[in-house]
Amino acid sequence: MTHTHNPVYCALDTTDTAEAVRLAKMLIGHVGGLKVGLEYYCANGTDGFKRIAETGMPIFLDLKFHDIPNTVAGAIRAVAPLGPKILTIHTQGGPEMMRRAADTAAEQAEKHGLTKPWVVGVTILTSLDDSDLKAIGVADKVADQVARLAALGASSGLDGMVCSPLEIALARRATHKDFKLVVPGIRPAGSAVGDQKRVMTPKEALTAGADVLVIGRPITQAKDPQEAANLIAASLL
Ligand SMILES: O=C(O)c1cc(=O)[nH]c(=O)n1[C@@H]1O[C@H](COP(=O)(O)O)[C@@H](O)[C@H]1O
Repeated sequence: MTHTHNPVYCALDTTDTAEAVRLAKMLIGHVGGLKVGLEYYCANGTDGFKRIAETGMPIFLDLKFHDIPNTVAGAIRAVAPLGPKILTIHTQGGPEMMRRAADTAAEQAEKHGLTKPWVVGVTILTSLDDSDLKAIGVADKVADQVARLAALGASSGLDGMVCSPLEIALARRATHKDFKLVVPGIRPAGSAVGDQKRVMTPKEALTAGADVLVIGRPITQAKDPQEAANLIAASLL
């Protein structure tokens, strides 16, 4: 399976550059892309990003920007030249912030001769439940708030959103057929769930309508990460 058709992005959640580069090289051609998040990026910055990008794999830069529109636009200008395939922002930053983020990503891609990254929105983090929303003054249930923020993201120019496997159907209903659904909380049958609460297998999530499957530990902590990635890819056929 070539990586252009493999929907799996492996999350490299470590601060250790050598370990991330070792895993990234090992996974070339076995996953569709790699995810670099706050942990790796805060420790290693743009040079660390470039070390991973040298693999030639598409990269999901998951920094979940959440600030005023001008600052988020500035952050996107700063990372756009790195050429990530996917960028994340928080939908709770509101419509103007999302619009500026989408417009800035498009402008910068054109300026640098790069493919425009997908700007995808985080709605309600999977670590929050209804009682957490109540604590921050949101009376609605998680599902209603996810649907509201998803629709707002789609109407504010985002390319897609991050959602849990159990939110795929709801997210699709609230948006449109081309909205990219980037889905963590994926566990191959028989692998440890760890701290993820609501999980599906890769095949179930793909069938439900996920566009990208974000998978970390089931690959990175496997005895043989390459074999684990191959088994996941095979399970999707
Ligand atoms: O934005 C994310 O990628 C994300 C959002 C979310 O709500 N839940 C979630 O687990 N993630 C990320 O998805 C990855 C899942 O990793 P594993 O649980 O090891 O497969 C981690 O990098 C998480 O930070």
